[in-house]
Amino acid sequence: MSTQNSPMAAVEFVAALRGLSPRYWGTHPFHRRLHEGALSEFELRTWAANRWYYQCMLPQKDAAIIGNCPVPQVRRDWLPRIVYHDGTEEGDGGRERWLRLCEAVGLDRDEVLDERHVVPGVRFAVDAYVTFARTRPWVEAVASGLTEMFSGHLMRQRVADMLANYPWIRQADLAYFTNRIDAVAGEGQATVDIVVRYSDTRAKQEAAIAALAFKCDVLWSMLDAIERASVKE
Ligand SMILES: O=C(O)c1cc(C(=O)O)c2c(n1)C(=O)C(=O)c1cc(C(=O)O)[nH]c1-2
Repeated sequence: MSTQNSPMAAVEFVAALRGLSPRYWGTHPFHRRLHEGALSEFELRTWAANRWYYQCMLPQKDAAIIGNCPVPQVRRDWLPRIVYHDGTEEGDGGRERWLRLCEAVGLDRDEVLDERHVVPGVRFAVDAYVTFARTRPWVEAVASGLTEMFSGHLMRQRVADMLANYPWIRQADLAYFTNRIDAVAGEGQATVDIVVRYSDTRAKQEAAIAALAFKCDVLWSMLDAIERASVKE
């Protein structure tokens, strides 16, 4: 007999996760302006230098998930994410591709690396995401990464829109996104499968949905802070 406390069927659970898409940062006014080509060069630089902090902290977030997870297969599957961002050697990986984008919008490497442009709101939001992964059950931390379900479409659109609207940005400068689109296509379903499999009670399913809502708020808050910081004067 089904009661309110019995687990949702997998399709219902996945639909509830996907149902959070309106809270995703794709519709944030700053992203809309980025895509429309309405950002000034200063705003673009503020965006790139601040998002650097997110890119930087992702490997530590993923390491926290591995550190908290007792399932060898999940740890094995999760490990490549760290290498994806950090690369196999200096000058390789997602970090490097993000730095290339920063340079394309007019930032020096040094001013990105020393985080001088990172504003408090972005630091707080990103740190909250890492702390979440360190302190919550590992399945919730994995679920919080499910914004990936929504990101493939957005990043594809971003590449097309940035090439069309910012003539000085070339295809090669956007390697971060073109590369990431392929990675997300592969990782997306695998992550959903892990969350469905290990959220095996109603309470865990609800916690996973709340984790994804939290992550949407992290991303949204980042853009709020970036938007605020890029208003000159
Ligand atoms: O450009 C984007 O819109 C976007 C969104 C997201 C996301 O939805 O969290 C990620 C990324 N990019 C990304 O590049 C990335 O490596 C990434 C890792 C994660 C995560 O939570 O582990 N999200 C995202």
